Amino acid sequence: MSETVNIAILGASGYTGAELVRLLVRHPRARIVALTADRRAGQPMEAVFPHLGGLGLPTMVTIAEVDWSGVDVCFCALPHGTTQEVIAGLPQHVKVVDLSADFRLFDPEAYAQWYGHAHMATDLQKSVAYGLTEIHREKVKAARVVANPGCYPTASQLPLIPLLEQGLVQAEDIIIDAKSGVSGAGRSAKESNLFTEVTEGIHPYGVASHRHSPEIEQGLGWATGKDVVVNFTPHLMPMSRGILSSIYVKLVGETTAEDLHAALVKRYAGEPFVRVLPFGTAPQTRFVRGSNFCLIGVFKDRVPGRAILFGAIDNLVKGASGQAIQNMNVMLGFPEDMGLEQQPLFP
Ligand SMILES: NC(=O)C1=CN([C@@H]2O[C@H](COP(=O)(O)OP(=O)(O)OC[C@H]3O[C@@H](n4cnc5c(N)ncnc54)[C@H](OP(=O)(O)O)[C@@H]3O)[C@@H](O)[C@H]2O)C=CC1
Ligand SMILES: CC(=O)N[C@@H](CCC(=O)OP(=O)(O)O)C(=O)O
Repeated sequence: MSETVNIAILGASGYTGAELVRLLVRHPRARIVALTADRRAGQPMEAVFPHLGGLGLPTMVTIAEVDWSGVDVCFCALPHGTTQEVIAGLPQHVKVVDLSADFRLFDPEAYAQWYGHAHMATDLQKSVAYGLTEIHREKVKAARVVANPGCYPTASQLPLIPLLEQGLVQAEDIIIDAKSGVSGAGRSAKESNLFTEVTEGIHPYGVASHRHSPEIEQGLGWATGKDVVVNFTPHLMPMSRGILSSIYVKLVGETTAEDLHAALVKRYAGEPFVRVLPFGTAPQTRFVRGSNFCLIGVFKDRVPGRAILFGAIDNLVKGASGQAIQNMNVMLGFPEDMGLEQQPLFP
């Protein structure tokens, strides 16, 4: 791979597209050569996002107008359901990180069941890697197409997978109570995301039916080698960014909450983006804002035999664009934290 890689971002006028631009303009090996939009095609980036002005970015075009001959890496930040055919049609020399959910479920029947239409690129699906980087790094390294995980699945799987792999927590009866900022829903206008609908309150949604349940269960199933069922409930919070996943687990045998903490500290030692806080310390979404970090907290429960885990991420960074760049770095053999060194924007 040459010194600099040429990047196309599909869906650049959306929240995750803008976040990709914000991060990639500081990446020493990346050059943005193409940006696409749908309704906003033909507009310069700064007309949509004034904070991204003066960077010499290409004008946004439609996907059909992109000249792929000069593109090395494509970040696909399109709504799910629009992506499988686009990616299946790209030339083979283009490596792809897909931020949508289109390639995250590896069973096409499960995909059809949860997304309401048949999978449109089942052959390609077989060679895709699931890009939860810390867990699937070797597969990401070898892949041409990476399915970047969903935001809730990232915040939920990172605390759980090492513990399930080691048989320290029970695979049954896992309760995931997660909260998200409103940017998780994207930038397109929806009545449910109006200021008046989301401010000064919190509400659950997708109760017992959210499509991130099968994605989380798939990842936990890979970790345990058996079917896992989770009780996952997302909530919408009156904040722009951030996800906090509160996870209630049952311990196996004589395992203690302190054992869980020790196992997580050991598993994530040396990982640039996962930090396990001191035992009994709770992460907050404010502590990860704008950064690619996942902060994990472990607490002993008052109820014997139980423990409480927390995972906090910025949904637009570790939950989307930051992890996507982390995956690109792994795919291309760049240092994994290249372009992602930003510390959180606290307070
Ligand atoms: N927001 C988040 O926190 C996360 C999002 N994701 C996933 O990433 C993807 C992008 O999300 P997000 O940035 O929030 O979405 P947005 O709604 O903010 O942006 C969507 C982008 O796709 C373009 N677009 C919409 N429809 C089409 C179409 N039919 N053909 C081509 N382009 C189209 C839009 O263009 P225009 O503006 O011109 O309409 C815009 O650039 C989604 O699949 C989402 O599920 C994943 C993890 C977290
Ligand atoms: C707050 C909010 O609405 N969040 C989105 C999830 C964002 C994300 O990661 O979703 P994808 O799987 O669509 O890529 C939701 O619950 O649908």
